[in-house]
Amino acid sequence: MRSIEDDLFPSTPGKVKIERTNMLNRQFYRCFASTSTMFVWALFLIALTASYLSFQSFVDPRNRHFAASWGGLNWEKQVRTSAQIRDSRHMSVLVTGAAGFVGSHVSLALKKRGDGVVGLDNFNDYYDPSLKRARKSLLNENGIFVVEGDINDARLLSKLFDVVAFSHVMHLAAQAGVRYAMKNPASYIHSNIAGLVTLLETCKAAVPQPSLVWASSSSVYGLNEKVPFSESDQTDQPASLYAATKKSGEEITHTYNHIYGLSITGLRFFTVYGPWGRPDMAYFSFTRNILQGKPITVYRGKNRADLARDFTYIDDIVKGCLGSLDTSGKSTGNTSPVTVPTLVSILERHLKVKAKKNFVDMPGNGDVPFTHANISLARSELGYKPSTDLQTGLKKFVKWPLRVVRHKHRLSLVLDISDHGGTTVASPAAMDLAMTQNRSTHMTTTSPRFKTLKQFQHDQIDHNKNSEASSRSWRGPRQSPASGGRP
Ligand SMILES: O=C(O)[C@H]1O[C@H](OP(=O)(O)OP(=O)(O)OC[C@H]2O[C@@H](n3ccc(=O)[nH]c3=O)[C@H](O)[C@@H]2O)[C@H](O)[C@@H](O)[C@H]1O
Repeated sequence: MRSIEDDLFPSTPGKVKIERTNMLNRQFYRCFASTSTMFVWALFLIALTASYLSFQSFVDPRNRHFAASWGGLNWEKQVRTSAQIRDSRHMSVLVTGAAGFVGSHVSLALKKRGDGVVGLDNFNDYYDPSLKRARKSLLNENGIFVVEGDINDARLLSKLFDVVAFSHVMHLAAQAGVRYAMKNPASYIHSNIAGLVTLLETCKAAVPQPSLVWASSSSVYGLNEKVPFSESDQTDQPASLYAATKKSGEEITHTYNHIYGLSITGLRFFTVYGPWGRPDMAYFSFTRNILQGKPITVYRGKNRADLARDFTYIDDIVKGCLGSLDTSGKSTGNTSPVTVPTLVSILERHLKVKAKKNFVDMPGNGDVPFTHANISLARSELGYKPSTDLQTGLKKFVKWPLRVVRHKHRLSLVLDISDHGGTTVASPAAMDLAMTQNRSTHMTTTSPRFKTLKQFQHDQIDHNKNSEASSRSWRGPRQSPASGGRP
């Protein structure tokens, strides 16, 4: 008869089968034109396409391993309610891997002290999902909503950040387990690398950018012989694919901090154990087998030396996670120089218009090749902490007319700049809204009063070309006398 443990915790984790095509070993032979040869080539092309699609299945968020359901007003309400903070001193945290071992404990601890928590988990079957479902129920009972979805789903992540301006992300979703990588290497790339990058891209684009704390692993120390392991030790000799993906995660997060100023803290967990733990881990499976009178397999190292781990109890890990969230710096954005072509590409993305670029040698007119501010003195003397990165700042810039209109006119969504002969300048976002508005106010989108920034700039260029005398530069919206008059 099967026990409850058997039902809940299978002894053989991992059921995802992957199919691989070894393209490198494929032999090519000279073929002659004949119907049969063409048939063979057609088959080959189909196989090639199938291989490509199969590869995409673990890097392309659209080809998920499961069908997630999310969205809708009720769903948004649940997300918002779950993210509510007790008071302004608390944080709103997106916890990925919330139905996992560490994720569920951290979520409960955050909620208990008054933080807002929204969970995200893909409920994969690396080990029996019924344990994850049981953890989810526990979280639900404590007011935590767990969204069912994958960190590779960029649309879902972006939606979550649209609904809630998370101040922090606790990233614990991962393909865990050291030895399982021999069976299913693709799952490690899918979650620990592709999923991580998708999450970082979302955090980078979010306004405001959240601070991120994530789980790396003691396994990055790999074959390191210097003990005890410490942060400054070399970590370039991973002993498993799992370790290699966690080490890659450390390098990837470094670049997102360096380029985009995202605040990121990586924690190297050492073999975490405790209640609600993972059935694939040794302490768990040993316990089950001992209780059932079954034998256990204890591995040994070279010369029959005992293996050893610095086991860490879950409550200590939870304290470490909360402490890291509490002390994490704010994402600072523009602490690194951004190249001018990058500036242009950000503008292109926000304006949804491709720039016509002419690259020419820098003229000798006093321009300098680069600037990069060391703000440490300003930080210590003045408490200066720039918090707007270029992505965010430019996004605000291109939306500027829309914001001013909201403030001044409330009902109108378009800014009228009468300095420019009554021309209305609208950002693309404002244009969309203006078009929506037109439907109800019976105005047509062909009205000369509506122009996008791009159209306005083109007109300005033509205007300047045609009449030097009347050339005027755009001075922005009128200032109220109280704010100092026109610039
Ligand atoms: O700190 C980490 O970075 C990792 O910790 C954990 O990995 P490990 O430390 O390898 O834990 P675990 O499997 O419990 O094996 C413990 C010991 O039992 C030995 N072991 C294992 C199985 C067995 O049947 N027999 C056995 O002797 C085994 O050889 C080992 O010596 C997480 O799973 C991993 O996701 C990651 O977070």
